[in-house]
Amino acid sequence: MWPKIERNVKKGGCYRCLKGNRFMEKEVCIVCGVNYCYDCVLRAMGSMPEGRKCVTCIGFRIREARRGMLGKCPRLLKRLLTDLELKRVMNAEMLCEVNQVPPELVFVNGETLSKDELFQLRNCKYPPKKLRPGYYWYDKYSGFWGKEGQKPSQIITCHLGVGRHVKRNASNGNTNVFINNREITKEELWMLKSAGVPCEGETHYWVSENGAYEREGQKTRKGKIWDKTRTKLVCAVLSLPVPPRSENPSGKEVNGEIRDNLAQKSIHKFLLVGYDKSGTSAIYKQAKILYGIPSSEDERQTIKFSIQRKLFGYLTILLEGREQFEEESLLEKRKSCVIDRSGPSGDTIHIDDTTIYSIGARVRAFSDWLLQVLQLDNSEAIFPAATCEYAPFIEEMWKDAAIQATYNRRNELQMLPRVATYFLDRAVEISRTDYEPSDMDILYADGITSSNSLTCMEFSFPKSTQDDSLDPAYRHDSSLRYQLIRVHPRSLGEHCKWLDMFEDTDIVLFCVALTDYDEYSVDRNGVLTNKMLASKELFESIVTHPTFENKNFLLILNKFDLLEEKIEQVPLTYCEWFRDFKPVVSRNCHNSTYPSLAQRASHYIGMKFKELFRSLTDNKLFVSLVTGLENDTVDEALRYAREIIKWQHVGEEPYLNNELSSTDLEASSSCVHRSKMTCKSSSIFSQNFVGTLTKHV
Ligand SMILES: Nc1nc2c(ncn2[C@@H]2O[C@H](COP(=O)(O)OP(=O)(O)OP(=O)(O)O)[C@@H](O)[C@H]2O)c(=O)[nH]1
Ligand SMILES: [Mg+2]
Repeated sequence: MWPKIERNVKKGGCYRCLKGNRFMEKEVCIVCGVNYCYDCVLRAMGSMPEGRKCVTCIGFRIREARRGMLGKCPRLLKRLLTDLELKRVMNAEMLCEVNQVPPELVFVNGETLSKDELFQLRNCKYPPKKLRPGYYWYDKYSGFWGKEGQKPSQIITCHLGVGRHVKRNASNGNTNVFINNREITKEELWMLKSAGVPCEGETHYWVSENGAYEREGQKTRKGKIWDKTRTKLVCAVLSLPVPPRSENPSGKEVNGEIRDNLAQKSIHKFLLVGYDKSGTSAIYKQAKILYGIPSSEDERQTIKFSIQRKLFGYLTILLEGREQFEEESLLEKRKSCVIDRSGPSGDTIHIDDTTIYSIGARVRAFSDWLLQVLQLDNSEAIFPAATCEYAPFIEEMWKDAAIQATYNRRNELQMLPRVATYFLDRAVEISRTDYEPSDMDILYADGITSSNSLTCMEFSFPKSTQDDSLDPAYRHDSSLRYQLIRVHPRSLGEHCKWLDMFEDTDIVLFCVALTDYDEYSVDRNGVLTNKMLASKELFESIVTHPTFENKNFLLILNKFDLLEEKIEQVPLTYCEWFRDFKPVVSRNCHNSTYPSLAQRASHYIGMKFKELFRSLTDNKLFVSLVTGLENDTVDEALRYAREIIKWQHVGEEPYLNNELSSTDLEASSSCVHRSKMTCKSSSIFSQNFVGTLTKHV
């Protein structure tokens, strides 16, 4: 029973002095919920032996709705009390007997708890987090803990004398697969499959607290469920718990980013997927930098070696180039010598074979060794060690005039990728043993983690100035959690059968490289395919997958910077899907505000995907233009994804859609996100341009 209160105060006013309104700063009683203003709180609550309670409420149980407030330091009291007093009050609030969850309201495996059992549960090494009155199930052997009828939310200490045996239907699973006699949920089934546990037909497993499993009736241990990094990633993606760290010594924290228990938090999930080399890792890494997600020590080390290995690869291309240039220059010299000999004076010329491209003996020896080693199958294994040993040679080699002369002609070396310049410019620094990759180095390096096919991170959007001006809902957004899951199409299996795993995704971010229209790759059947068409095919299979029916989709058109260069060389019509791209040449086209060819081409590509999406679903496709290596465009695309989710919840269009034409029906159904990049020539959204665009669609 709670004390009766009479409410004759206007809403939000102080219960004692009756002054103030809902905007005033106040403190609330955790039992009866009345408010007190700054002047009255100490008089109304006294010395607070049980925390924030009116003196008349002392000895009464708290309201469960306010349990989340316990121990959370209030601002008003901070101003009224000394640090020591405040600490005492908060401790009393959290720990005093009467404020604890009443044992009779906690049911485990169908039985209410005794006081002792609750004490055991709360004081074990890994207690349930945020325990509230309610119905729970607990599997003593594995430590799995969850709400009745739901998948496990946590792994707590096992073998506690709490509740009876777990019931078969405790988590409402319907998979025909049992763990310690409980029929597991489909998410757990996916987890088992990802760990390579056979699950055909009715299967019963015994699982112990460290994840070791064996088939019922067979006494042979098969292995441990959480040993693989991949399984832990899958758990993070499916919001399934993994054992607490000390129970799981072999299991490093995945990427240093994944929390033990995602299930209890409300989290919005973004699934980032795209065809090979579309730039999903670049966007993922960019998001890590943007939202301050640090890379784990292990990850940095792996990336460091991978960068150093790549650097050696680039150096090798330079060395091969040098040889070629040397041969060419010698040939030139010989030719000119022949010409001179036959000249009118008839003088002989001394042939100097120390051309600018020849190198010293030491550098040559090192170069020969390097070229040999890189051809070995196990060069990957040799490299970390080799880097330490040979770093001083790199310095000598890099300073060599012939290498520098070759580097100056790097544009002629077709094998040298564009990104090589970024690393070669700092070759000496990078080859040193004490080199630490910066965030930018990680961004530019290919490959993100050892488990490159599935990666996930949890983040919040930091408050931006834009948020303030847009909508009050954004102001508190830094407390909302999001999960960015990047998956490689390779890991989705045939016909994308593993997409089921991502059914609780809020939005799919489908990434397309704008430059793919004239590039080819060999598909699964060994057929050479245009990469844009391959990307389109992947898009179709994901969009039409039953799991993703009615999902929000944001198309990320990536590598805009590269498209700007390529489109000047290769027409978009090179790709058969884009044959009808006929950019209208306007008299205004020399005007700097008129959209560039690359902008018109990306808009056209966006339209083609929208058209396709409309033919496959009843929904609208959202589009964002991005350059994966530029942080602002990635930030805007991800914030746009957030808006789409938010606005879909309230059944409205994202606000940015309003920027498009209101007159043209066709164009008003389009929604290409205007990122900063496109703002540079905002006329891309002007009436004129919308008119031009609709000609293509
Ligand atoms: N210039 C430029 N390069 C980019 C951009 N996005 C990605 N890249 C580069 O393109 C290459 C492929 O990008 P990734 O992010 O590795 O692509 P991916 O989707 O992970 O592809 P997989 O490696 O097949 O998984 C990398 O070298 C990136 O640095 C971009 O917007 N502009
Ligand atoms: Mg990659």
